[in-house]
Amino acid sequence: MTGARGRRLLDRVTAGIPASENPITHVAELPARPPGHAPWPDWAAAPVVGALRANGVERPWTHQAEAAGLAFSGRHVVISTGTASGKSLAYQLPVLTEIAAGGRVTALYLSPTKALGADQLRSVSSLDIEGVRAAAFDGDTPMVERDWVRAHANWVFTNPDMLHRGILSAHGRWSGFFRRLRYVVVDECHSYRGVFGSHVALLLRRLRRVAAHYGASPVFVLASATTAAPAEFATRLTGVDCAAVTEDASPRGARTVALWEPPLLPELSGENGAPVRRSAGAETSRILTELVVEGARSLAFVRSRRGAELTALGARRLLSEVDPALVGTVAAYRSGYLPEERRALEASLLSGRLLGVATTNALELGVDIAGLDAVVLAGYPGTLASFWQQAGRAGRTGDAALVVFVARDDPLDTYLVHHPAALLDRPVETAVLDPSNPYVLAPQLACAVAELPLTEPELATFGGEAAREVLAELTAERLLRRRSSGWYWISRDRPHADVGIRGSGGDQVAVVEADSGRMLGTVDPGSACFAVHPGAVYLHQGSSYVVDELDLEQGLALVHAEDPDWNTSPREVVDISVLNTVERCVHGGVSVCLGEVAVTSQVVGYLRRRPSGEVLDHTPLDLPEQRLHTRAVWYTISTDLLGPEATKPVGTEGSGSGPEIKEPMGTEVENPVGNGNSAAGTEEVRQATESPEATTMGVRGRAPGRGLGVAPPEDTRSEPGECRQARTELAHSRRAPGSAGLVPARVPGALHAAEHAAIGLLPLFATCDRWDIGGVSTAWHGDTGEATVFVHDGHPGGAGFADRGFAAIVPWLAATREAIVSCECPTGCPSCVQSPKCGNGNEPLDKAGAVAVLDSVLGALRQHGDQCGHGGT
Ligand SMILES: Nc1ncnc2c1ncn2[C@@H]1O[C@H](COP(=O)(O)OP(=O)(O)OP(=O)(O)O)[C@@H](O)[C@H]1O
Repeated sequence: MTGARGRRLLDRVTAGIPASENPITHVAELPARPPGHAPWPDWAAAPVVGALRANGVERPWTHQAEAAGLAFSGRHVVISTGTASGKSLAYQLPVLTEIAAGGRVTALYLSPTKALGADQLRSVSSLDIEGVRAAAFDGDTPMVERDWVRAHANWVFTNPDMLHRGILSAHGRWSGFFRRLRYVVVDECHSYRGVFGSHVALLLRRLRRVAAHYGASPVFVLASATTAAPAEFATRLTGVDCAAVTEDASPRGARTVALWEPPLLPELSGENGAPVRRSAGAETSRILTELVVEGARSLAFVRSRRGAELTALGARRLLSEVDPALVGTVAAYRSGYLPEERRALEASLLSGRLLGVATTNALELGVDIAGLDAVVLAGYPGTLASFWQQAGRAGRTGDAALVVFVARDDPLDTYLVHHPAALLDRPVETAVLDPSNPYVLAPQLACAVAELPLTEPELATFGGEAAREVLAELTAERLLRRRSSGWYWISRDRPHADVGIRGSGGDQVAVVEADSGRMLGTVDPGSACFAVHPGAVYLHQGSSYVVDELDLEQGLALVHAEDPDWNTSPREVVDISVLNTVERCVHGGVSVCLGEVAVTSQVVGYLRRRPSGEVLDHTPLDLPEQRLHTRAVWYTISTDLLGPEATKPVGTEGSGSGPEIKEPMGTEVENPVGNGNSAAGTEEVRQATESPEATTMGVRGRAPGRGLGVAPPEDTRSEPGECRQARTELAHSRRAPGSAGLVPARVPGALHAAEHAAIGLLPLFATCDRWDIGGVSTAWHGDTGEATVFVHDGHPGGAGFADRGFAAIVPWLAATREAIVSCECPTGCPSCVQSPKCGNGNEPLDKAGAVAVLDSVLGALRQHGDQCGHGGT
């Protein structure tokens, strides 16, 4: 199999773009792989084999047979192979075999998204094996059906949220099910990372405990996208020792992978006059249009819910000009739609009535959509595992296919399209989770004790001494009572309803049309102030609404239908204070620290912008502050290193007034099960400021030897094309060796720019999303007494992201510097140092200064040995 079709499609989407304006920065050809088969295992039940055969599975692939065999023999196992490599069969075969053989056994299937659960249930039900009573038990299951599921289903399909709130909390009603529980399937387990992953890890421990109470000891079968160290990860997630099957023997069509950087638009200028690139969403609309015209079944993955809506809308508009008959073949898909809308879209996709779908990651996981000719990724999805998972939707039938990665206006994306090896040749990262986070452990232990009294020997399951401390606190709060036999729940209220396991904390905010009372969707409480603040433009199914009122206490946002010719982008200010320095490494004039911080943030207003990018006005908002106790990594730089003329700026913090310069944390990540609407982020703002149909492809001029022209560390000022302003100012400063040579006035802008870019690049090292973290920079911080750049976890207690940043400080800051230098804009733009949500309006920002600061910091880190200390503030 050759990649000829992938190439042809790429030629098609780039047709008409002059070679000198080529947006493609790199093309890779991924070769085809032949299948490796194994015979059906002896133990597999004949009706199951017959049904699978009838469904087109003539023989298992070797990895399927191996994983299924381990599970059937009672070994906990994780199968970690590529997209569409038939991971489902690895657990279907043992589960269905045991049920079909007449054993009175039950199985529980857990998926991170309802869409995936529905798809897997359909797949099992379609096999129609006698004795198998498979049923969903999730938020969409009607009340009248729930009793039946509890009493009769022997394979229950659910998600962690429902397991937490609806099953474990009422385990007595499930006693028959638990007594016979033989298998627990954890699908797409790599998605359980960060705070959510930590919650799920403890949830699975609670599940094992409840099962043991009823005398069951289920076998865990986990399915994962390709990840590093899957056995270790699965073991950490479940708390039981797991074997791993990783050799993928499924056939794979050849794929052409193209990296695409949208051009700068000379005719437009953005915030503070910065150059503007065509948005990844607008570019994706164009590419999707070309693919649909070619008859190629295509998926476009867009980071935000709103971005998915706008991308589909853009493609439909373009198609209406080219071939109106095709308009109806393009749609958007995301969670947050009502269940019946989602089911209808899934069915259209499966039937092929839809050709092009712009989706959030709601369609990333598992949904078995075969025969895709192309996948377009509008922006890096945050992890390599997700990148390959999404890219793997292309070519799954064995045909050659096209994958296009379109960079967003973001430093990480800029870095990746210019460093293809970081995207295409790196091993997939291991998911980070920390079940000992006290903010996760406390609510989880409360639930565990409320489910069943906790005994001393069970402490080890929940982290030993860390659990003992948390239990002591819960006891002091009079929620628990300590007796000689263990800990008992004494409060009359059960804790489950108040425990949000997705890190969002609290209940979803309902978005309701005031006139009709119709519920349009829901918004994550953490992003409500961003997404549905008063005056915000809110999109649903392509229709536009404006928010009239946000009532956080009631969990209600009232909107009315309106399609204004502007969009809104919220702004937030952040304050940070150091509570405890856990680690401190001194490298000459640079200290790198890890510790606990208190972060206070507040959405203070929003910008209204016209589609041209013109800013209409800034409207102040009076929304409550949000407080966060979390972990941060920070570095300080001595005055000497910043520049001989740089002194402590008296009374200057950040930009000089009010709260410090920061990158606020938001939660734009799609909440896969929840119905939250993501916050308006870069993509949404950029898409709103450029109507896709107004753009033309390929207007970029790629100058040879592109880049800011800020020289590499060895020689900061001799490179041709260097930023002139920077050169002039640097030339005037008396610069000590290794110092950034910045005059004091430039320090806040340089730190601010370095902070924005560092936040953009941390996801490359910490398996997090840009929106999972925030930052603050200041020319002088009261707690450190020096110029400081903070990057903090966005979740209470932290999810391990700051810790990863601390551990990877040199490669992280080196990549940050590279990303800034790779961007060809002269003085800073969203692709390098501007932040989409900067509450200080992206001012001041000094791109050349950021490179100078990073050079100094990296120079110090490399030159001086570590001197690390622990504890103390
Ligand atoms: N041994 C096999 N021979 C032929 N086709 C198979 C085989 N095993 C699975 N398939 C088919 O491959 C497709 C993908 O299978 P499945 O959805 O289980 O993969 P997956 O690895 O779980 O996918 P994802 O990466 O989306 O989670 C399905 O249509 C399935 O019927």
